[in-house]
Amino acid sequence: MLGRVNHVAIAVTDLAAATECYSGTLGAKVSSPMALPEHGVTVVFVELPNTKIELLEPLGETSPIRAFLDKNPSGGIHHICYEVEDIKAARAHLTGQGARVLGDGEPRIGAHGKPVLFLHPKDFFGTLIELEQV
Ligand SMILES: CC[C@@H](C(=O)O)C(=O)SCCNC(=O)CCNC(=O)[C@H](O)C(C)(C)COP(=O)(O)OP(=O)(O)OC[C@H]1O[C@@H](n2cnc3c(N)ncnc32)[C@H](O)[C@@H]1OP(=O)(O)O
Ligand SMILES: [Co+2]
Repeated sequence: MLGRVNHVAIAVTDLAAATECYSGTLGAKVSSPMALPEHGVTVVFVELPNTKIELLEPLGETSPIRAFLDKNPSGGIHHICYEVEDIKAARAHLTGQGARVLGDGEPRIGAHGKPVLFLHPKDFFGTLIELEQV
């Protein structure tokens, strides 16, 4: 069911500083910031030869990454995003196995303009999983 790793996301408290670190210190290509109020984050993507790194900063009072950063004030790896061909088929398979889909369970449009779903970290060894239909 799983395809490529689309991105690994890192939650940060200061997106400008993280962007400077990835572009300046690490010499990577970093996209311009994109505010996604419907997801409660501002995001940039670090383009790597084999995948992407998503740097996330909280946006708004109800950001889903706020509690994570309260617990990890230096930032940290927040989720891993796997590609799937058919997100509703993936959801049916996973819920049939007892996995919990977060939110209202319906795919939402993510940062790449494609449908995404999140799976509860407690069902996957303490790792929050995002699925993106490609
Ligand atoms: C840019 C758009 C999009 C894209 O296209 O790429 C994105 O990536 S948006 C990214 C941000 N969006 C989300 O994360 C949406 C899904 N997340 C959630 O619904 C919530 O964050 C959550 C995972 C349900 C956690 O909610 P929260 O209110 O923080 O609950 P708790 O703090 O009580 O956490 C419960 C439990 O889970 C542990 N936890 C929380 N987050 C993570 C994490 N990222 N990785 C691993 N574990 C996590 C948390 O520590 C709690 O554990 P216990 O303390 O043991 O109870
Ligand atoms: Co993501």
